Amino acid sequence: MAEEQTLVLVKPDGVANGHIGDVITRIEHRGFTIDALKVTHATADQLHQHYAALVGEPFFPRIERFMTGGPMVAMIVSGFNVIEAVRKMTGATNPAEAAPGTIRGDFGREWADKTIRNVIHSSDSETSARREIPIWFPDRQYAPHQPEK
Ligand SMILES: Nc1ncnc2c1ncn2[C@@H]1O[C@H](COP(=O)(O)OP(=O)(O)OP(=O)(O)O)[C@@H](O)[C@H]1O
Repeated sequence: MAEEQTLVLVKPDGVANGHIGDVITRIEHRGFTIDALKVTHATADQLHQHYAALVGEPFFPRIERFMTGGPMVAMIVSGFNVIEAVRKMTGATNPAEAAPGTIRGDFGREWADKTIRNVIHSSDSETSARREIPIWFPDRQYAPHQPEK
């Protein structure tokens, strides 16, 4: 438990369905700070880096099509224990299984194909946050705020 930063992406479905504000509001209401924020369009290269562990999966081409299919919002969010807290706010990978009250449980919609569209991404560990932040913000690195003495 410490001051941390996490990477949040509002994925193309979250942007297309009008949930940028909902995600930001939940983060702000929880008392976390948005250190950086931009609208961006993912490149194939960024996705290969971001989902490096999944590149060999049979569903990777579907993730790539979905994630490069429209604009996203990328954010660096900071706060005490923010990584675990935002993961809990995010909810389970499949929105159909995500608990009500989580972002995926509340804003995920049904889809007709096999592509999981789940509104947002959030870093799952400090190691992931360190790795992911510079992929989406090349001029930034993991740099949590110093706690007040
Ligand atoms: N079995 C699957 N079939 C189709 N797509 C999948 C499957 N498993 C994962 N994905 C896709 O890959 C993404 C990354 O999977 P991961 O296991 O890292 O889940 P996550 O950490 O909940 O999601 P994310 O990394 O996007 O925040 C998921 O968000 C989803 O879009």
